[in-house]
Amino acid sequence: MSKNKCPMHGADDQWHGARMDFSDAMSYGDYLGLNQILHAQHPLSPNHNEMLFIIQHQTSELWMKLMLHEMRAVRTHLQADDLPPAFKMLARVARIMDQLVHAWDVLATMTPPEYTAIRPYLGASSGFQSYQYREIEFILGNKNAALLNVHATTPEYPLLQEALNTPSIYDEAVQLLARHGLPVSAERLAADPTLPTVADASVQQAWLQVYGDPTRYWALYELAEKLVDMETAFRFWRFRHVTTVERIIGFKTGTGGTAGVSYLRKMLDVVLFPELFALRTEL
Ligand code: HEM
Ligand SMILES: N[C@@H](CC(=O)c1ccccc1NC=O)C(=O)O
Repeated sequence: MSKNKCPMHGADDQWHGARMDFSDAMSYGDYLGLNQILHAQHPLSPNHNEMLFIIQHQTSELWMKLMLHEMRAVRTHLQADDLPPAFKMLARVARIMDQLVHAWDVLATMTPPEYTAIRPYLGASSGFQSYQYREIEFILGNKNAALLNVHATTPEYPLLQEALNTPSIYDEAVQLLARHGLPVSAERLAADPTLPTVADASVQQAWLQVYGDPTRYWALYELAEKLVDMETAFRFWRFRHVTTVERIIGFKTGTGGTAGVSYLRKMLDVVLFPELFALRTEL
């Protein structure tokens, strides 16, 4: 046996017959668009740590892209009363959020002096201007028309406006409750989709009925718990953001123009699916 013959299957080289020439076939990098992705890091400062800062945000935006892809499909499946695929997707969204929660551990290796060396190069840019993040908030029901102004001069504006005008995943879950014969008030069913979710007594009663008889309402019960999983994971993300920010910049004003940590702390009070949390006191 020549020294380059594979002992496993006798191929002529030691790489198990792997194709080496991709001049006329699609390769790994072609399929994944790696030329674009891996050439999209352009540090502005001479500081070593800026690469971490850029890649942390780029990977987060990629995961957000997948989350939105899943969340929009969840909404469509809920509208169609097609719950099993929605459950699968909601589980995936919660796991992606967990991934983003743990990603903060990487960024937390950046110390205040390291970030201070980069910060002047960021200008007025801020995560506050992340249109994918804003769409995630909107699709979860945390609507705020005023925040559209940040994007008024960008190509994403119409997309975000549509996201503001479209009922949230939770609005669709509430419609589903009604279609399953649970008594939801006409006011809630006709709620303005551009406004943030407001707790509604009839919705809480409907969910209470579901939690009171899981066997009868198993699919709705499972939906409720999947929504609670998703909101819990999202709260962890917010918490890790604000604690990491405090660790790195203390109480400095944000580059996006907000008060910084105090603004982010206020966001910890947002409850996306209010009745699903409130009902727990009643069980
Ligand atoms: C050194 C790291 C970071 C610092 C110091 C920081 C700081 C801040 C501050 C102060 C704000 C408030 C808006 C402002 O005035 O700028 C903010 C908002 C935001 N940041 Fe970060 N951030 C960091 C990392 C990240 C990362 C890794 C992400 C992930 C994509 C992110 C996403 C966001 C988003 C989406 C908002 C808007 C939040 C909202 O409106 O509720 N940030 N950040
Ligand atoms: N708001 C941050 C800046 C910041 O974190 C940032 C800047 C540009 C791109 C993404 C960012 N991340 C999240 O806010 C600050 O005040 O330092």
